[in-house]
Amino acid sequence: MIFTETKLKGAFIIDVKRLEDERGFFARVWCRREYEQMGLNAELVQASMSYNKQKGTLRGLHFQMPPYAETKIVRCTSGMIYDVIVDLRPESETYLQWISVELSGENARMLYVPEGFAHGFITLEDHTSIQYMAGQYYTSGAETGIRYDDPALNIHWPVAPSVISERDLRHQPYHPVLIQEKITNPI
Ligand SMILES: Cc1cn([C@H]2C[C@H](O)[C@@H](COP(=O)(O)OP(=O)(O)O[C@H]3O[C@@H](C)C(=O)[C@@H](O)[C@H]3O)O2)c(=O)[nH]c1=O
Repeated sequence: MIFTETKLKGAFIIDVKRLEDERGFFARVWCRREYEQMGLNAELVQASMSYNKQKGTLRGLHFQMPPYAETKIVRCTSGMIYDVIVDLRPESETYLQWISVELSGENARMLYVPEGFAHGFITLEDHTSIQYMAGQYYTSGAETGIRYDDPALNIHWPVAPSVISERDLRHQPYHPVLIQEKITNPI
């Protein structure tokens, strides 16, 4: 695998090495040893997927609060997404900055999201499937989110969202004090 650090320190784009032949190609998508050599969290405990019927489906921006903060590795297995992460680490030089990466079944690209980030995506095609690996168990009471259209973050979504959950619409814009209160009393 080829690891490229993004401008948000600790967040990596991971490309596969394709071993091509007449059938197509073979590629590794996870290796504990390579992750350890890169200094990344190799203690993954859950894998999940989501399937999205329509282009313009937006999920996010989500994260779990400490002590349940999670590393995520995101991969699109079919279709295409515009994947976004936001740096919520107050001590970081890129605090509150965001990046986007296009992940698709075609490019087989992955995004490694360290703890301390919010994550979301919008689908760019119908019938898009995502697979995640996570470094922490899903803990519903610790999961929270930020509005995808928070003016302070000013995320540029390339298509208008057409499908979004009620829960995601209820998220508030980012407010460090409110988040801190939740962290103090996570569940
Ligand atoms: C995320 C998750 C949800 N659920 C349940 C809760 C709910 O009944 C149903 C759907 O949950 P949600 O609406 O939160 O699903 P979704 O909006 O797809 O949530 C996901 O969004 C992306 C952006 C992420 O980064 C993921 O980590 C996750 O938060 O599945 C689990 O049982 N385990 C899980 O790990």
